[in-house]
Amino acid sequence: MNSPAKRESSIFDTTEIPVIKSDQIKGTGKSLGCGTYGYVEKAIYKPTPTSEAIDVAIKYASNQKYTRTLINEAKIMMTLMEHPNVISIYGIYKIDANRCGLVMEYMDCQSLAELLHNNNIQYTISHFASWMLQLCSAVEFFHSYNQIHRDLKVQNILLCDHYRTLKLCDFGTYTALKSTMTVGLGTPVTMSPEVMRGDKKYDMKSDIYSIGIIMWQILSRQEPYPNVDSLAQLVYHVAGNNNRPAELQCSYILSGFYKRCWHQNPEIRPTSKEAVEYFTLLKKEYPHGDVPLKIGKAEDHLDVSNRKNHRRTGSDTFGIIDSDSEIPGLRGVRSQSVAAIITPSRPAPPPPTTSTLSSFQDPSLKPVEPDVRDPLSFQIYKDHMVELETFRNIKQLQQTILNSKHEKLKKWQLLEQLKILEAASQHL
Ligand SMILES: Nc1ncnc2c1ncn2[C@@H]1O[C@H](COP(=O)(O)OP(=O)(O)OP(=O)(O)O)[C@@H](O)[C@H]1O
Repeated sequence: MNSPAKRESSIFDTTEIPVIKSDQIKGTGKSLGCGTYGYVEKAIYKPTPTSEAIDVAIKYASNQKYTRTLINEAKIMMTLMEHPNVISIYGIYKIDANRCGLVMEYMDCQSLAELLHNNNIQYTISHFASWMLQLCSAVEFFHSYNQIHRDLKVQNILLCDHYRTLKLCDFGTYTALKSTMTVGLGTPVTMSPEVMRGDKKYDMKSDIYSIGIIMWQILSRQEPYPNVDSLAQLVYHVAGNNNRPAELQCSYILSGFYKRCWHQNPEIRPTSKEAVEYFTLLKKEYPHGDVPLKIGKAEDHLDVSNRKNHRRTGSDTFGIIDSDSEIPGLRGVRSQSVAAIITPSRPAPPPPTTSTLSSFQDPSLKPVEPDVRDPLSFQIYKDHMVELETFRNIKQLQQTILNSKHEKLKKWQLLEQLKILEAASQHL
């Protein structure tokens, strides 16, 4: 029988995972975080002596027995990384016969877990919609290959490109309740009740449950169970008593969906395909998730003079203010931070305006909830979206006509001035 070291080395040599040599890697000594079985560091990777050096993140197993887990993770990632919202890996960095590191693309905006607790960064409902769509498309991608992520949580959702692009990491590393708790990484709040109870193993609907909790976390920026601090309490609270995170005073379009995702009956939960459809619609309604986020006080982002400037220049890169907040029924909602359209128990950052919030609460202006199981409601929602799209196009056309009118007026003004000058010169 092969010795463990030899067995590991044969795994390294597999053609499935490229092997990266030590002279291609330069450590930076910067720690990026720790997980259950490993730790992650930033490094620099030079694929060839002539190519440009790139920033990478390397995940090392915390001890030798986890090396195989790391290699298994690498294999899963190699097969699934074709998706834009899944972390790419470059290969396995072989340190010696028994130790290795998983070399992945570096995500420069940390994880969603850090973002949620960073009060210096405000985001909008558009960002929420964009992140959720990206997350659900990655999950749908796994599910289409009959793969389950099993460990969807804000710590495994990484961001880059000024917080606009979201990618999933950490695959196939099924974190048993016990091991999660042993290393003190907190309670597994996104784990579904049926898995907690041990009724059944993770299945696709368990991933959907996690999506529901993650939705709630992004909307509220709070801990789902602030008074629960042990695994036993969590199981009792969630699996035993069927409790869920606190009610948020947000649009029922959102609350209806996350409640369905975390429903105790997995049959009621939507599929990942439905989740993608839902967030595609939501993103259409809140289309400014591509606005880059900046670190800074909320007031900087919501500065009204900047907003005027933004409208004038038409720039797309201004803070968190979206440019077309005048659409009836949604007036101003796009320019609200997510925290401003819900009422969490923790004080939220001040909303840019208050009248906009009340207009959203007007029941006559609320769009119907897109319940994808109900074809009629779904159709009404789709029609509503089409109308909004038409409205937006008309608004854009109106703006183009106005611009052209202003241009003509400017020319006319110039002509007038020329005439005056001409007249003056004739009198000389
Ligand atoms: N590619 C990456 N780029 C930047 N930071 C990363 C990258 N991968 C991981 N990290 C950081 O390292 C932390 C630890 O990652 P890791 O995958 O080891 O553990 P985890 O997902 O937090 O926990 P567990 O493995 O227990 O599920 C992450 O939370 C993240 O902050």
